[in-house]
Amino acid sequence: MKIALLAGDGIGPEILREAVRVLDVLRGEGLKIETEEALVGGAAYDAHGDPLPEATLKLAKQADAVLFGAVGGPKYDTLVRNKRPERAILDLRKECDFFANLRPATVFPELADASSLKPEIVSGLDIMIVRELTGDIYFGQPRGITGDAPNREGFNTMRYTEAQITRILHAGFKTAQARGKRLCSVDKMNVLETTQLWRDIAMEIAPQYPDVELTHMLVDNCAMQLVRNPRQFDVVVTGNMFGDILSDEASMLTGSIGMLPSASLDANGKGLYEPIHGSAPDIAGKGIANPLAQILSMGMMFKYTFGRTDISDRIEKAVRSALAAGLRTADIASKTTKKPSTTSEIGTAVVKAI
Ligand SMILES: NC(=O)c1ccc[n+]([C@@H]2O[C@H](COP(=O)([O-])OP(=O)(O)OC[C@H]3O[C@@H](n4cnc5c(N)ncnc54)[C@H](O)[C@@H]3O)[C@@H](O)[C@H]2O)c1
Ligand SMILES: CC(C)[C@H](C(=O)O)[C@@H](O)C(=O)O
Ligand SMILES: [Mg+2]
Repeated sequence: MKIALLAGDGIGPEILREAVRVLDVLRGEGLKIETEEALVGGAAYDAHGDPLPEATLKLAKQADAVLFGAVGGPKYDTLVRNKRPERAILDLRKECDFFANLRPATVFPELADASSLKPEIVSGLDIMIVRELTGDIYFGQPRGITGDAPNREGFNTMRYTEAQITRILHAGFKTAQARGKRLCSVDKMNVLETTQLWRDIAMEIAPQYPDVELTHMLVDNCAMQLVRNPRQFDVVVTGNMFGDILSDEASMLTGSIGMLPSASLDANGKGLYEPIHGSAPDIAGKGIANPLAQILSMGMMFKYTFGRTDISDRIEKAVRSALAAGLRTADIASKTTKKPSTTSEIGTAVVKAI
């Protein structure tokens, strides 16, 4: 198992360190895992003037899986787009064809006391957001800013090919088949042609999955339903932009954005694994970030790339026992939390439990 470790910026290195401590336990048991680190994002820009240097991309392509922290930060906000740290993650997804993004929003019973949770709405929640990652307004041409003040114009283009829509919808149907057999396809077909095509293709594919119940929902309604009654969903499949926004929203149903892991998969099981949150500049360097989304992302790596559900189950159980023991970073603190745990205290608890 060859894993590329790309820590990135802000809290990225702080949380990835804790995941690697868990990995070291598995190594100590004899599991053959090779890791190699490389710079990415702002850290790579500072060192090489490029957020995704050739060597980093090469490593990502050669590895079986990429474990990714987070990139970005205010220091880089004035850079032009192709120098910005975020370009690294977008290019990695595109270059490696990591098109299928799985973002599970699960409420662990051990976290039921977190002050941010409303148990009557979220207890037992288990939904999977399947987000497309290689198309949409993120990549469509033309794009840019033209003209001179005060008449400048900014423009982006929402585009999806039939092939891109078809493959992510198949991923959505297959994910639903393996779970609760309900798929909700989220679009904005009342306004946008791109998503009219999306809905048409969803209806055309549906007969291939007679065991899956397909429904459609407009994205604005979906945003509202996620807050009102999220347990109505099993699998949600949607495009790049809507999936980005809905998954941050869904993360708060699980207690915190620091709880939500993700897998970004190609057609052959290779993948990039990262928490859905960013570099959290407001808490970076303080040692207080929640490392659980990162650790759980590593769990997803063992399941989806290496087929080792035994290890992903162990990682999840270890996370849950750390929570059961009452360990809480500030973002998931409960009323009875006297002093929130640090990033490394949580890591230590997971290491002990595993
Ligand atoms: N995949 C990525 O690398 C990725 C994802 C999202 C945003 N970003 C980038 O990150 C930078 C900051 O973006 P933002 O502030 O909008 O979003 P963010 O996700 O970094 O932070 C949003 C809020 O959530 C909190 N938070 C995030 N992760 C946390 C964790 N593990 N534990 C506790 N609290 C956590 C932060 O402290 C902040 O208050 C930007 O440059 C953005 O482009 C990168
Ligand atoms: C950093 C940014 C490019 C990225 C995205 O928009 O996809 C992030 O928000 C995410 O959710 O992974
Ligand atoms: Mg996002």
